[in-house]
Amino acid sequence: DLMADEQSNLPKEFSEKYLITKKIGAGVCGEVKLAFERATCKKVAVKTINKKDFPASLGTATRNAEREIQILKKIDHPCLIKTEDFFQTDDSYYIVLELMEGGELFDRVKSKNQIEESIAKLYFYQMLKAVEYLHNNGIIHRDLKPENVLLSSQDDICVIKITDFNQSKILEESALMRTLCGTPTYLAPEVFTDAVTVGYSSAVDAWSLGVVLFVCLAGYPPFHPNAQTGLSVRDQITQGIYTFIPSKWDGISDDAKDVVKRLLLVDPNARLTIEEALHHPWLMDEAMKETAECIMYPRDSGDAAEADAAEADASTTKRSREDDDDEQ
Ligand SMILES: C/C(=N\O)c1ccc(O)cc1O
Repeated sequence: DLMADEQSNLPKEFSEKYLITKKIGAGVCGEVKLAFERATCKKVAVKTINKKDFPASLGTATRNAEREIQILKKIDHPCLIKTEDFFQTDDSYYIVLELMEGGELFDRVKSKNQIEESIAKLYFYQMLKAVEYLHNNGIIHRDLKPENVLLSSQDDICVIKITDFNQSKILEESALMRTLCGTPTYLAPEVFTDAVTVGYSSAVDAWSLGVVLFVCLAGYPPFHPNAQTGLSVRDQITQGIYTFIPSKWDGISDDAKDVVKRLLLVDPNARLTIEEALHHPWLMDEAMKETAECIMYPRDSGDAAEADAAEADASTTKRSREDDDDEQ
């Protein structure tokens, strides 16, 4: 029986806590299954990472995965996937993550062909807030793509969450960084120009979000193998060559196009930062931001009632103070 042997080769302490059922996604370094927490019947997603799938030596795999777990434990934002639990055996890691009933943004764009501009803006705003949080915590995602953006429900208006931090890079204090802080009197020139020093910056995430926004709005990627230009995808990217196909972009606002143009700039210093993108006219949309804040930070009925009572009380106090003032 499929379910039985599914359950059999899991770590015992995992099986005692969770019941694994069907496969719901497959990532580059493992697969995602739906599971139930036995004690609460709560649905969760379990990402299995097979240690042997890493061609590199086990050492790097362990370091990457341990680093991913360390990263996942540190973050807390409504648009970033939370890790609920973690187990490992000799050959696999089992990461228990919150379940996102809407699946991957990648599949949503595929099924809808193009996402309506106001919905794309709502999703993009949430991605910007999530990546702003990562950057403020010294984390660069480095692998933002529609497969790594999950939707909380089948509805258009829903919370999105970014996942897959295994390429994330925490700006660790490195020996090289310490060296560069000291006086370079005796430092060889290559230490400054060496590739490691040049490294990337958080601007790589802004570029990727530009590509994700382009795909959501237009339903096709800006850089792809195509005959016309005769350029490789790599050359299209390094030269920043892409096309707004009229039939796909005619119904889309100039503001939306402008955000894409300013994110897909080859020069990282000219490119919009996440902060600047959040202040672009296209995102200066109070109605969208209100909706986003509401779904990102839902106030359940209890809180809402409490908050309303507090507000009512405050306004009563204020009114009585005004009455007193009037009497004086
Ligand atoms: C990784 C993940 N949640 O954390 C997930 C991945 C794919 C899918 O369809 C649903 C999901 O919840």
